[in-house]
Amino acid sequence: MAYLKLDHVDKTFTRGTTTTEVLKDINLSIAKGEYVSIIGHSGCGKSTMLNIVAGLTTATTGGVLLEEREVNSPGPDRAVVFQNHSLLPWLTVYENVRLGVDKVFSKTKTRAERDAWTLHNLNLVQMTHAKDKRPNEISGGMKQRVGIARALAMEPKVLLLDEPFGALDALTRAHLQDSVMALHQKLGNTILMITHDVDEAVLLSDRIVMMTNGPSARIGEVLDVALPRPRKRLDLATNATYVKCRQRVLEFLYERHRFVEAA
Ligand SMILES: Nc1ncnc2c1ncn2[C@@H]1O[C@H](COP(=O)(O)OP(=O)(O)OP(=O)(O)O)[C@@H](O)[C@H]1O
Repeated sequence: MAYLKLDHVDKTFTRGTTTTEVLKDINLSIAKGEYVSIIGHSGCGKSTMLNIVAGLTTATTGGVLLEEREVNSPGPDRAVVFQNHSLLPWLTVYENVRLGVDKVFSKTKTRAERDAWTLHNLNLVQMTHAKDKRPNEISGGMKQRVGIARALAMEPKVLLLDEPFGALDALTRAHLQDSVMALHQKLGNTILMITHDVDEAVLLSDRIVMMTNGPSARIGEVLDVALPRPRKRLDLATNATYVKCRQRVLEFLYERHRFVEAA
């Protein structure tokens, strides 16, 4: 049974007299605990797809089912981490996470439990040491860690990651990818992630959803990444399955569905 299901999703945007069909007949079933990445060229509709799952945009036709129930508005069962952190600058790291915790657990956890839960989630992303700092006092990678802690602290059924490592330098990105892999291993979250990075997609995912170019983008191909976990990036560089998966995605993106810049 699908835990999360996109069922015949179409999305059309209308601006004035212009109508653009962005997504066409998207069908995707994701199992509980699965890590699925969406990859495709710029503008094909990846964020639109994620936003539909998040309930930030509604599908024109079709819909999203979570545990067989339709979801079409935002909810704490689907937490989003964006490329550029969305922390509140006037709150400390602790307060940013606590805000989410209070929103979700004000009725079910005591004050002391919410405090402990906030600290637990900061500890999961190794950010306890900076709990009293404000976002402008910490690095980009640390801000993303706090964003991830805030999302995890809401105990979402699905974690939605919209290019969470996109704005980071290569070393910070690698470090954070390793952290997210470790968290996924430990917590068993169901994750849907957008990425532009082929290596990132192969390293992290159980399956890679490859999108055709828009308008009317579709799912072109879904690739199973049959690599055992835990995965170590250094060992994978020469792993035959890794190399084959990487090749397959590159072929899809750069040969079969090459990006053509709009005139
Ligand atoms: N609110 C909107 N109104 C009109 N058109 C929109 C709206 N949001 C997105 N679009 C259009 O939908 C298409 C897909 O956009 P989207 O941001 O989902 O693509 P993407 O694959 O995430 O791109 P990127 O990789 O560059 O982030 C684009 O052509 C964009 O201009």
